[in-house]
Amino acid sequence: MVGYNFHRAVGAIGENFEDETRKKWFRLDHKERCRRISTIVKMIDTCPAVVHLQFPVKMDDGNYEIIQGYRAHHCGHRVPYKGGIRFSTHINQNEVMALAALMSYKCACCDIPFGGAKGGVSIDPKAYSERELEKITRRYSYELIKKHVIGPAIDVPAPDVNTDPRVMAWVMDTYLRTTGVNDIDNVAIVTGKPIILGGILGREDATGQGVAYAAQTILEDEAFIQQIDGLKPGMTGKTVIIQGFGNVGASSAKYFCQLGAKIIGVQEYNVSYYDPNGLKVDEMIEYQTEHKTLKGYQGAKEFQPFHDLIFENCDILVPAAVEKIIKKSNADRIKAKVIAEGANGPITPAADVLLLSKKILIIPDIYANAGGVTVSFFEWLKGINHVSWGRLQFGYEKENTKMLFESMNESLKDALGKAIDMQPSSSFARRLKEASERDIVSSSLNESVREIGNELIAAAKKYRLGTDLRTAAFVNAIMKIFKTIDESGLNYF
Ligand SMILES: NC(=O)C1=CN([C@@H]2O[C@H](COP(=O)(O)OP(=O)(O)OC[C@H]3O[C@@H](n4cnc5c(N)ncnc54)[C@H](O)[C@@H]3O)[C@@H](O)[C@H]2O)C=CC1
Ligand SMILES: O=C(O)CCC(=O)C(=O)O
Repeated sequence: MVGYNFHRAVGAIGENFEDETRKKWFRLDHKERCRRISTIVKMIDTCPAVVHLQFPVKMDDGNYEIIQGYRAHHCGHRVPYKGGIRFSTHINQNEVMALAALMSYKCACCDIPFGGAKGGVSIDPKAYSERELEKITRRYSYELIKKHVIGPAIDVPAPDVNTDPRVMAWVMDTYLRTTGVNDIDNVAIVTGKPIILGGILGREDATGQGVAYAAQTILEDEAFIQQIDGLKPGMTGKTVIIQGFGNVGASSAKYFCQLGAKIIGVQEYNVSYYDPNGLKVDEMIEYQTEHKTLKGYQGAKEFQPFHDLIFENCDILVPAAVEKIIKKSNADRIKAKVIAEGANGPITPAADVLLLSKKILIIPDIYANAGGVTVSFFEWLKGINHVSWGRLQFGYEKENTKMLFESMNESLKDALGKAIDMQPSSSFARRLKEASERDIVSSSLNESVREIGNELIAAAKKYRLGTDLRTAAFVNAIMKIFKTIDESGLNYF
């Protein structure tokens, strides 16, 4: 799937590769330039490193199990590599290689200076006790650490399917207690860790927040949205169905609501809820947190058959569970006008072609769900800077603002001859008083999502891609990686 999308974008770029390099490589003739271009394209297309681990873990009942784990490094044009760790029985070598490639394109598309990685452990976490999960995570991490596969400057894992801040804390602690003992940047070995251990406020919600803001950015572009029949610009009043109510799905739901949309459906692996008047998202999140499942929630009607909810009428469908959910065999049943990909790879290439021909707008994963890695980048910077965002600025900014108001009051008194006591508005005063790292993270994330969204729309226009934002995102990503490799040179030794 990832290879197909890559080659489709390379085809769209076509002669632009030569146009980009003609000036720089004017001494090379056409043949030599083409040789260089095709070498760089091949370098991007390959996944040069993947490790497959097998290690024993003693379970609570005294038996040993041989656990399989993987970690893949895709494009090393920038380091460290970056990508999540998932726990899933579906994980295998090909899957982590594909997901690592997707991470390279995601980071490049969204101007995050990392290469792409992904890892996984082939287990169903529901089948293990907390103690067993900790032992598996620590052993997997230690194997990667001692082989120099992960590290703050090498490759920095984060949460993905079935992993969370608790798992990241175990990975970090394993490093801190072993080879990371002398590494002053040791907390930067993972992102998505608990706040008390150096995590960043806003990472847990970042992917979902990014999905909602990405959809808003695209929907606000009236000229672009005109291409989709029956879709009005803007987010207000849009109806949304979400598949998967985990980290990405639940926080997407929260932010779509904040932006004025209405969540009419939520589909989980064992139950679905539907209410055309809007579901109570906060209540559902509370229920899910308390019961570790949505099943049993009494605040809305169950939808039957539960796995068909994604085919219901809505403006925006958010697949936020696993890959290959929408495929050739079911794509023609989709009635949504827009699909915002919270999950990685939820649409197969054959389904993608079908949906494009039906003028269903797809906001692609490498843009839509990049909020997570964007804020992971902020967390990594916080780790290597050893200071939280705002700690060195907030006090200074507060004093500056106070002085600004005093200065304005003095000037007004001089000009008008009488004292006028100008004060910050109550919302401005509250913002100054309560400013936190979360505000900096949230504003920076929203700004980044807006900027990249506009870049994608511009690329779609430049390369005459119509509404095909996936190819536009891959084109942007490939061109950025291409230029980085070209500038770095091809002859390492
Ligand atoms: N966590 C993150 O920061 C990021 C995650 N992603 C992607 O988003 C997707 C979801 O990841 P997370 O939310 O982190 O995982 P998660 O494990 O927190 O949540 C996944 C949810 O989907 C549900 N689910 C699984 N199979 C399902 C099915 N067939 N139908 C309906 N629901 C199903 C699970 O029960 C669970 O509630 C994955 O594709 C992941 O790679 C992408 C970017 C960042
Ligand atoms: O936050 C990160 O570093 C990576 C998140 C991830 O695995 C993804 O975007 O698919």
